[in-house]
Amino acid sequence: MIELKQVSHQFKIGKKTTERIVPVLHDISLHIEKGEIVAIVGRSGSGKSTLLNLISGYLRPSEGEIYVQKRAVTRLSEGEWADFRLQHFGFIFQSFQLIPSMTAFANVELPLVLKGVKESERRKQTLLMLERVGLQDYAEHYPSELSGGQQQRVSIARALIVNPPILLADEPTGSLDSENEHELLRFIEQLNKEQGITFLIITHDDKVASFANRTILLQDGKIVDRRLL
Ligand SMILES: Nc1ncnc2c1ncn2[C@@H]1O[C@H](COP(=O)(O)OP(=O)(O)OP(=O)(O)O)[C@@H](O)[C@H]1O
Repeated sequence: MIELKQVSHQFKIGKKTTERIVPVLHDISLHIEKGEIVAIVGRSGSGKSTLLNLISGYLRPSEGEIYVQKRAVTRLSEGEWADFRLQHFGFIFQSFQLIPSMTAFANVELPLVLKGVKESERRKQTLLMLERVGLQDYAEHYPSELSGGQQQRVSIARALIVNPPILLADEPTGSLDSENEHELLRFIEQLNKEQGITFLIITHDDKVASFANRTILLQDGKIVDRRLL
């Protein structure tokens, strides 16, 4: 489903005369199968977010090839990436990244607007999705009028509305209390079992890491451990 072949990445910082190269990821080879829940762990600065940004095309690797569902995505243009991303990936973040001036309904509907789905169909799908995450009574609430757990469910509904086969999550439980965390993990498990959605989750949280099928430990930009838990 996702394959990285000898991927390395470095950032260039500073202007031409003072340019400095910051190597971040080194020779990463990795294979993630359909239906896996994989946790990426490692210290701050070890390259976890960079890895996720490479897989989702927000960054291009300095070296190596990345394949998503057998497509050599490293060769996609910016425009092709935008379509490809919308079809293949959903995103969940620690800070939810909802648009504060838009209701729960409008936040969840947004990817369908970007996809050009017509209004009556959008309405139907958005209401169904809000129901699936148990928020049908909160459609007209703004993010500031929802609890952290509810906001995270809106962000999951927004991620799922275009039926992506892969969900990428960056510290999804980071802002949740233990009850909401437990609920989120159960929901992830359900989506994984019932719909075969593949999850790639960056986490500092041992509970999330032990919940995953597999943990990839990054240290100084290298994979040092691949544990099957
Ligand atoms: N755009 C950038 N330009 C220059 N350096 C960057 C850039 N983005 C990240 N880095 C550097 O790359 C390294 C890895 O960063 P990254 O965000 O991938 O780590 P991380 O493991 O996700 O950390 P955290 O757990 O703190 O989020 C860090 O040293 C960081 O300073």
